[in-house]
Amino acid sequence: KTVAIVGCPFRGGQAKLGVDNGPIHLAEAGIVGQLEEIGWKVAFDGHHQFEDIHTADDPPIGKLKNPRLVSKVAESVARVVGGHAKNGQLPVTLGGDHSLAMGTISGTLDTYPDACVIWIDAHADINTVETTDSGNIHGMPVSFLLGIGSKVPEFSWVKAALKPERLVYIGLRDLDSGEKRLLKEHNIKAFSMHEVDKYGIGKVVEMALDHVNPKRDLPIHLSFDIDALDPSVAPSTGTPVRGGLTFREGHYICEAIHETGLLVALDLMEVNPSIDDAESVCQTVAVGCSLVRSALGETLL
Ligand SMILES: N/C(=N\O)NCCC[NH3+]
Ligand SMILES: [Mn+2]
Ligand SMILES: [Mn+2]
Ligand SMILES: [Mn+2]
Repeated sequence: KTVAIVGCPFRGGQAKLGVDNGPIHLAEAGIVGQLEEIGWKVAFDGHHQFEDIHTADDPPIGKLKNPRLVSKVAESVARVVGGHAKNGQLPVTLGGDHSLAMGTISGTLDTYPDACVIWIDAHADINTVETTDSGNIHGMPVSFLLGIGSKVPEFSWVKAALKPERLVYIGLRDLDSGEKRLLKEHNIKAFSMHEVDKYGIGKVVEMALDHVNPKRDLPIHLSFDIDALDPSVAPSTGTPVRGGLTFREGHYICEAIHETGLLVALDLMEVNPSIDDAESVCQTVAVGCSLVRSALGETLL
């Protein structure tokens, strides 16, 4: 089977410079060769060039920042990821900020309408137009995918194709109050770091799969925000939050999902190589590549 690497140099969903250079750093760390090493054919047609819409033409809509740019880029990512999935390839999207997941998951659901989404993140990224404080759209992709919150015409291309019962979170530890309310209101299953501590990662992954994929017969889209890991493990990211997943917990999730044989798409998001020193960047990029390898079948034995 072929992996299609989708490099998405994009930072419009948030304010920090640098996260758009995540893909190039992951590519230069050798992810393509590493995947070939473990037996994959790898298609990498270069990093997608997203022409920048000048801010002058993209004033905020309410609080939403860079709305037209974010929407346009996510829509093109949906086409790219959907195209690879339709061709029977496994798209691996390298971000770039997590607003891109509006596109990647839309693309996956276009080909695999019954896919479930496993969202690994310190954050829920489920803010609506009403609940967002910052207007940074990387904190909102899940609300668009679920079709909750008031509609924004510029995002009308996003089909509300994700059902709440097909979504599960692991790693949460930094939610806005509005997000906590929305998770409850929509009965969305979430395993925070409290549950990871309480049950251990093995049981948490099993419970997460039991919830969204009880018969282990549904395709899986794994959307991994590198900030789910503890900042000591992955420091170069825009919104680090203490008390995250260990190196092994992060890898266990990826290994266990590979073991299901159901993975159809992967996102590795929010690696920001501008954040701080070279050693932190090198460590974070290496962890990112390692997680991708684990999700695609690299085993310890
Ligand atoms: N990294 C982020 N999401 O995953 N930042 C946005 C969260 C703020 N509520
Ligand atoms: Mn491509
Ligand atoms: Mn995120
Ligand atoms: Mn996050």
